[in-house]
Amino acid sequence: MSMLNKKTIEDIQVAGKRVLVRCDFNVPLKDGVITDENRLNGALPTIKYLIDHNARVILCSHLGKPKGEAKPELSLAPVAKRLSEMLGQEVVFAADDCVVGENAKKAAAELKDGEVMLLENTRYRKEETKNEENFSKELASLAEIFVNDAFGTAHRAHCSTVGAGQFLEERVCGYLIQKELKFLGEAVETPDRPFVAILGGAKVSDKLGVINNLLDKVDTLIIGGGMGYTFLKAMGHEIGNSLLEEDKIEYTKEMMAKAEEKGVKLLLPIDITYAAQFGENETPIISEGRDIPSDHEGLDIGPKTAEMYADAVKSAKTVIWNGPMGVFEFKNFAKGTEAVAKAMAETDAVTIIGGGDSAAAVNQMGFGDKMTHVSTGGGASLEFLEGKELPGIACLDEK
Ligand SMILES: Nc1ncnc2c1ncn2[C@@H]1O[C@H](COP(=O)(O)OP(=O)(O)OP(=O)(O)O)[C@@H](O)[C@H]1O
Ligand SMILES: O=C(O)[C@H](O)COP(=O)(O)O
Repeated sequence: MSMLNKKTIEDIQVAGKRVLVRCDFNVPLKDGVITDENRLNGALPTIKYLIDHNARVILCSHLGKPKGEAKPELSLAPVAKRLSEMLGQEVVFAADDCVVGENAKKAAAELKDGEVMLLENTRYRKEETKNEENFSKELASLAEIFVNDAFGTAHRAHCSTVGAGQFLEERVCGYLIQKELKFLGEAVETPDRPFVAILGGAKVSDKLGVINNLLDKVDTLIIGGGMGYTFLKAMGHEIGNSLLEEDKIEYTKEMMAKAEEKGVKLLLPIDITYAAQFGENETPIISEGRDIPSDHEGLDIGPKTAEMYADAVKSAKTVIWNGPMGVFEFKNFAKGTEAVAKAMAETDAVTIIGGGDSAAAVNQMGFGDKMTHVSTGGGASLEFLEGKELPGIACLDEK
């Protein structure tokens, strides 16, 4: 999907205008502290542009899944505080449980050129995720222009991502959405080759469309993580108690056939790090080949596989990665994920992390700034890699 035809903040006049900016501030919080700032950093260029161009900036976002209720632990207050520090100017927080209440209306009315405010969690309202008109109109009533810069939420057609814009004068995208589409889009559509994609994570069923779509584009497709065992089972291997999606065995066979037909190299684990059961302190055991004992569970790729995958990364010109190679949350089973992350950090190739858990893993390991691009979108980047249209982008004005 190309998006170069969509209007951006640079295509419109924003001075003196009230601009409703949808960001993705759905950040991980621990005891009220933001533990990964990738999404905040990603939002800054658009906010700064609007400040510098004298717009009156009204930010909004969801956080977690409060399911239509005001849940204090999912308040955006910590985001307002941290953003104020990052911007070096106050971000006024409108603490309304109904999101567009007296505080929000008053703050929006009082905003001066170059000032910024943030609304409360849009999912405090049950209408938000149903894209209901009444809440879209309430949001729209605060502003004149809609800017979507929430790449991570662009796969959701909600009031704050799609609905509100329909009641405003103009709908444009910000810099983060442009940047995400540039990196993800170029990687998929015009990659320097060899182009290698690495997929992992828990389930094949989450990535059916991605596997299928990427097989039309890549030179090598690497599979690891929990989803790998369904492929190994389909090949007739013993996978013990490892994650298995019985009803996806046929699909993995079709995908193996498709890879063969397209001349795509499909790499699957050649050894496995397994344990007696799922657990942080289990002793890791390494298999000889692709089979493990029937009463054990695979929790990571083995060292030979890690080396083979790292070599594939080293010989690539473009690498895109989504989903960990094992249960990376457990130290004993994080080696496969670390090996892939390290190989990607060390290569000169274009390296793209497709959000979600792999982005968290890469940032935790301190490799984030060694990658060409770490996407701020988990589900959104997956849907993009599936070749789907993202509603939060489709709804914006054409140039
Ligand atoms: N062999 C395995 N056995 C069990 N769980 C595994 C295995 N390998 C990976 N996982 C788990 O898969 C989870 C990540 O899977 P998921 O599909 O959510 O990845 P993702 O696509 O990167 O994340 P997101 O959905 O947030 O974008 C991790 O919590 C990891 O522990
Ligand atoms: O974290 C994400 O992937 C986005 O913010 C979307 O969140 P959601 O899956 O709760 O809609």
